Amino acid sequence: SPLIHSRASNTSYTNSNGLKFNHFNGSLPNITLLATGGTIAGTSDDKTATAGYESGALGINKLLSGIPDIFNIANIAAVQEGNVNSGDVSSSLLLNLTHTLQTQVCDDPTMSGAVITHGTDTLEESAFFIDATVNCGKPIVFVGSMRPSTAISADGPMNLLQGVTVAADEDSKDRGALVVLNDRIVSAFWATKTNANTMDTFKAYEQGSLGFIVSNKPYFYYPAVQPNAKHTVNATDFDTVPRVDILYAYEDMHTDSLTSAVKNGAKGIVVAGEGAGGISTDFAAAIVDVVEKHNIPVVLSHRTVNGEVPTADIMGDNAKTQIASGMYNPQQSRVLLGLLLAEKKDLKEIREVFLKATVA
Ligand SMILES: NC(=O)C[C@H](N)C(=O)O
Repeated sequence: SPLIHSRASNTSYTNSNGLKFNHFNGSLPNITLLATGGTIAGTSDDKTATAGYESGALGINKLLSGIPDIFNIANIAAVQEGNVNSGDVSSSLLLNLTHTLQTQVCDDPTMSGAVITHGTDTLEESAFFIDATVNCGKPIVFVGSMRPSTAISADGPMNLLQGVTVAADEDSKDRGALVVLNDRIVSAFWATKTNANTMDTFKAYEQGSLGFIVSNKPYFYYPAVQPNAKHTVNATDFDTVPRVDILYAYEDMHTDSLTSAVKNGAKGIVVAGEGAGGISTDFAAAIVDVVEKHNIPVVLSHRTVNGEVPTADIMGDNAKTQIASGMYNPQQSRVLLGLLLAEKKDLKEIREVFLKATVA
């Protein structure tokens, strides 16, 4: 039967956690929709603008009102958690989201899953964080858009409809957090934004997408599986994430970026190294100095999109001071190192977690 007809119920319902469903139909799955902002909530006076618009301008209920069909898929409790450009999403917001997802979705047998709307610039960091901290098997789906809500052919409404559909689908369980944009379903563990402007931006180049969506029907290529390298975190044990800075490597790189990061309170460092973790001789010496003085972990990652930093490349003296990121890119390494420091893992334990993503 065609989806485009509105038979959504007008009965509202508030559950025991205070989640309000405006169109409640007892035969549909229950989904919580946590809105954080981004371009999906962006607006512009110019319908052709795909740049220079205002991010995080529209409330989630306004966005939903343009997609009434969504209420035929699931009962939706929409909560405005924030309305920011994704560069302003912080680890404290993510810890709040973790707590909300755990108590209001995981621990409530009447809830099927969750959708999080998010700006795409840092979406992969938040999705990676939540993938590590929320692991009850219920689908947690991140959606965003590349065009603001006012643009001709805005992609947000379809992405949101598809995200809710994926979150409500039994087949989406036990796959970790998911990213749904541009008709594709990608594992949050591997997803990265590969294009600053176009809609076909979220990719897991080496691992591929998990599935796709046609006429609002999700299809998964394989049964549910989790990444071999995945480390799960119990975030109830801490309420802040220590500061971890990313330093980008390049020819002529200066060592004072490292000393100043540590001086200003970084408790861990990720270096976006050249190739398989390359850095200058001076910078390597500066790392030895900083680690000896401050005993903080330094993870060497790669500024290339794909591949790994092998432990074999940082043997000898460097192995005492640097941890190979393996396949984790700098932004994934930062999130993971922050969570490991929050868990109070020591250097040896941190190394072991990164080793799970390392081939050689
Ligand atoms: N497409 C987007 O959502 C970009 C926006 N600047 C954001 O990340 O919030």
